[in-house]
Amino acid sequence: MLKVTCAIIEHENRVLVTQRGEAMPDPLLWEFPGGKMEPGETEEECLAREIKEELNITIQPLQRLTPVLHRTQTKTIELIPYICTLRRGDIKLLEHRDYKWSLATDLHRYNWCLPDLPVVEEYLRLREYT
Ligand SMILES: Nc1nc2c([nH]c(=O)n2[C@@H]2O[C@H](COP(=O)(O)OP(=O)(O)OP(=O)(O)O)[C@@H](O)[C@H]2O)c(=O)[nH]1
Repeated sequence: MLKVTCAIIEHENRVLVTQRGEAMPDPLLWEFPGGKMEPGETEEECLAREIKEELNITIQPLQRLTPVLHRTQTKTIELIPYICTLRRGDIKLLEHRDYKWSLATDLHRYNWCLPDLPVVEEYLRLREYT
């Protein structure tokens, strides 16, 4: 099974959402940034590495949410979400096509990667927006 971490990065009452590029799998869909775990890495280490590689920012993981299992015809991924805070850095888009600092109340408007939908729902419930 492919383990993928993703970061719900909170900053000044908003949440970071990123749009996948045209050449990536699931092109143009929105996601929480992150990526595949490498051997020997903890979830938190994976998050920090991926977010630095993709966006040039430093984050602090705060709270693990419920992992989501998603099966396609060819693979199963486990998407492991963490609420994080932004520690430092200015966003540079190194892999994604676009990003937004979204209000929580606008999160349902994005065209999300399928496995992210339960993550969005759990986040909104946790922050008492639903
Ligand atoms: N990063 C990320 N990947 C997600 C999310 N939701 C989701 O289904 N995925 C899927 O999980 C996989 C992660 O791939 P990725 O391309 O982001 O990971 P990576 O940076 O390690 O990839 P690479 O270094 O092999 O290019 C993709 O199949 C992607 O579609 C999400 O919220 N964030």
